[in-house]
Amino acid sequence: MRKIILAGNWKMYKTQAESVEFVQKFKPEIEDTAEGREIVLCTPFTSLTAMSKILHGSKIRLGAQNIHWEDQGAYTGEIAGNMLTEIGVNYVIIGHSERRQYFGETDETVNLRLKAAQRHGMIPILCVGETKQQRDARQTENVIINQLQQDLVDIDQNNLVIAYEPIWAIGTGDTCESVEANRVIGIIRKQLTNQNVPIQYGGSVKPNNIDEIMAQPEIDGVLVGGASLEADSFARIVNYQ
Ligand SMILES: O=C(CO)COP(=O)(O)O
Repeated sequence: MRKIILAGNWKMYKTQAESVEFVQKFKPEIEDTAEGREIVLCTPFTSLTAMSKILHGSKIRLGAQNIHWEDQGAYTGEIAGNMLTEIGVNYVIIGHSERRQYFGETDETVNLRLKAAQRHGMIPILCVGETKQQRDARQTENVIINQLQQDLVDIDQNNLVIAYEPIWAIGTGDTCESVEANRVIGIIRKQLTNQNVPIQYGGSVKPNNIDEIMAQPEIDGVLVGGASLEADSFARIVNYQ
C-alpha cells in the first residue's frame, strides 16, 4: 500500500503569526480526516519553530522548502539539515520549478540536496515537471525521465516522495487533466526501482478538482500552493471524498 500524502507548499507566504493563526483554524477542521492520510505543511523557515510547537502531538507533519547539501559552512542565506531536524522538520521540498527557474537549481544540486535531506533523516519531496514549450514539443516524457535519471543517482527510494508538477499548471488555474497527470505519473513510476514511492500531483489543485485527481489510481497525493494558504480550502482538499 502506498502512502497518501497531502502537502501544502506555502512558498513565500505567511509570517510566523499568520502561520500559527492558520493552524488554530485548520486543526479542528481535520479532526475527522480519514485514517492513513498524511498531512504536511511546508512553511517558510521563519515559521518552522512556532509551527513545530503548535503542531506537536497533532497529525500534521512539518516540512521545509529547501536544504543545503553541506552540513555547515560559509553559505550565506542557506540552511543546513541539522538546523531543520533540531526543530522537528520531517519533510523538505527539493527541486521545485521556482527554484530551478529563479535560483539556479540544477539536477546536480537537486541530487546533492536530496542526499543531504536523507542523511539527516528527513523525507525529501522531489519536484519534477515540464514547461509549456516542452509539452507542446511533445518532450514531456523525455524531460521527466531525464530529470529523474539525474536527480535520483544514489538516492534511497525507501525515503522519498516525488511530486509531478507541470510548470504550466502552477499558479495558473490551468490544471493538468487528471487522466493526463495519471499517465505521466505512471511513466515516473516505471523509472523507479521502488514501486511504493508516493507520487503526488501539483499544479492548481483546488477543492473543486481534488476528488477527480485523487480518484486516479497512480496519484498518491497532492502538493498544493495557493489553495493551501486558506485553512478552509486546504481542509476541504485533505478531506476529499
Ligand atoms: O507549485 C505548487 C506547489 O508546489 C503548485 O502551486 P499552485 O497550487 O498554486 O498552482
